[in-house]
Amino acid sequence: MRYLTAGESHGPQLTTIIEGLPAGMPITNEDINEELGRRQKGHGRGRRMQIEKDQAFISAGIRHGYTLGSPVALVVENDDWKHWTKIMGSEGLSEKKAEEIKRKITRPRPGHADLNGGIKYGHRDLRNVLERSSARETTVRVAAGAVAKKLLSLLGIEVASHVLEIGGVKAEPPAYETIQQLQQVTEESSVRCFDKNVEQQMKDAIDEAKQKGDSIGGIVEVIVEGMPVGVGSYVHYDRKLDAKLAAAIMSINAFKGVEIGLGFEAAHRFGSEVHDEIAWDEEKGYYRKTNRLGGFEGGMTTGMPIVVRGVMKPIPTLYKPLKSVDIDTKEVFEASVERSDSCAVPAAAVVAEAVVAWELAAAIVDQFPSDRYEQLAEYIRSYREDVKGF
Ligand SMILES: Cc1cc2nc3c(=O)[nH]c(=O)nc-3n(C[C@H](O)[C@H](O)[C@H](O)COP(=O)(O)O)c2cc1C
Ligand SMILES: C=C(O[C@@H]1CC(C(=O)O)=C[C@@H](OP(=O)(O)O)[C@H]1O)C(=O)O
Repeated sequence: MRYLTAGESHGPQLTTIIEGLPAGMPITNEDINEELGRRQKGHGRGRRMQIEKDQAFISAGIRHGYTLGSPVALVVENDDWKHWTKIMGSEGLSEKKAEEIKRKITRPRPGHADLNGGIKYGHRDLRNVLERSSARETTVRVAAGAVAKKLLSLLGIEVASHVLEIGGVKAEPPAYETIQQLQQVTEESSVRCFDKNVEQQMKDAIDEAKQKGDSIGGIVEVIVEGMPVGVGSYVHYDRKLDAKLAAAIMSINAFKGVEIGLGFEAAHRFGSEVHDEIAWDEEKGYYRKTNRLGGFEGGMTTGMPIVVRGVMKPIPTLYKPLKSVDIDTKEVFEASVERSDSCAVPAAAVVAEAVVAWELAAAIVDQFPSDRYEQLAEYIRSYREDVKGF
C-alpha cells in the first residue's frame, strides 16, 4: 500500500490518494471524521483550530461503505481558505496585484522549514515553503491513517496513544487493563494523558509557556495490541518493521527522536534486564513474560504489544521571538507572529497513531497479499492458528 498527500495549509483543500487496499473492506465517512476530530483537540492549540471543522469527503474508491479495490481519494477542505484566496493567488493575480498585497514573507523562523526550503527551491517568498511544511498536512495523514486503523481493527488489531510528558511534567506509565480503557481515558483528557494526577500540571505548563510567548514540546506513546507474530522482516534491512515505524514517527512535523520498548534506557541495563523470556501455554501459544523490547525482535513483531514513543520539540513559531535574518535586506530582526499553537503534543499523539497504523496495515497487506478483504481476513485468521500450533 502507498499514499500520497497534496495541499497547502491555506489553500482550498488537502487531498490524499491511497492505493493498494483490498476490495470489500467496510469503511465510512464517520470512521475517518472521528479521527480528524480527535486530531483537532488538545489544550494549547492556536486560533486556527477554531476556524477548521475537519471533515473528509470521499471522492473515489469507496461505494456504499465498501472499498472497490481502486485508489481511494479523500479530500479535506480548509475553511480558512476563504480568508486567504488573494494571498494564495487562487484568483490568478497579476504580478502587479500580487505586489499590492505585500504579504511576501522574507523573514525565516528559526526551527521551521522556511530558510532551508527557500534556498532549496529558490523561493524568495517564504510563504511558498511554509504553506506545505505546515503540519496542516497531517490532517490527511490522519485521514489515511483512519483507513489503516479501520483495517487493523477489523483484523483484531487496536491502536491507542497517550501523552507521557509535556514541558517537563511527566506522567506515570499508564496502568490500564484493556486497550479500550486506555483509549477511553485518554479521550476524556484535554492533554490525552492517562494519568489524571498530572493533567492539570500539564495544562498549567502549556498556559505558562503561552503567557511567556513561548512554546513547549513533549513525549507521546503509541501502543498497538493484537499484531500477529512475524510481521516485518529480518531478511532485508528495508523491510524491518521497527525501522519503518521509526521513520514514520520521525516524519511527523517537529518530531526529533523515537524509542521502541525500553529504547535508550536499554543502554543502562544488563542483557538479562532487557530481553524478554519466552514462555508457552496451550491457550496463548508462545508469549513473552515481559515486554521490554516493545513488541519487536529482529525487525519482526513478537505478538506482544507494540510500544513506540516519539519526542516532539517545542513549536518553532514563537510570540517571544528569536533573532533571524531577513533574506532581502540581510538585516537582523525579531520575528512577529500572528498566530500559532503553543503546544500541539496531544494532537501529535493522534498523528503518531495514524502513521504507526499506516505502516502496520501496509506491512500486513504486503505480507498477506489479497485483492479481497474477506480473503485477507481469512488469511490472517488461519495464520494466527498456524502460529499457535508452531
Ligand atoms: C499537530 C502539529 C501542529 C503544529 N503546529 C505548529 C504551529 O502552530 N506553529 C509552528 O511553527 N509549528 C507547528 N508545528 C511544527 C512545525 O510544523 C514543524 O516544526 C516544521 O514543519 C519544521 O519541521 P521540523 O520541526 O520537523 O524540522 C506543528 C506540528 C504538529 C505535529
Ligand atoms: C493548521 C494546523 O496546524 C497548523 C500547523 C502550523 C505549522 O506551522 O506547522 C501552523 C499553524 O497554522 P496557521 O499558521 O494557519 O495558524 C497551525 O494551526 C492543523 O493542525 O490543522
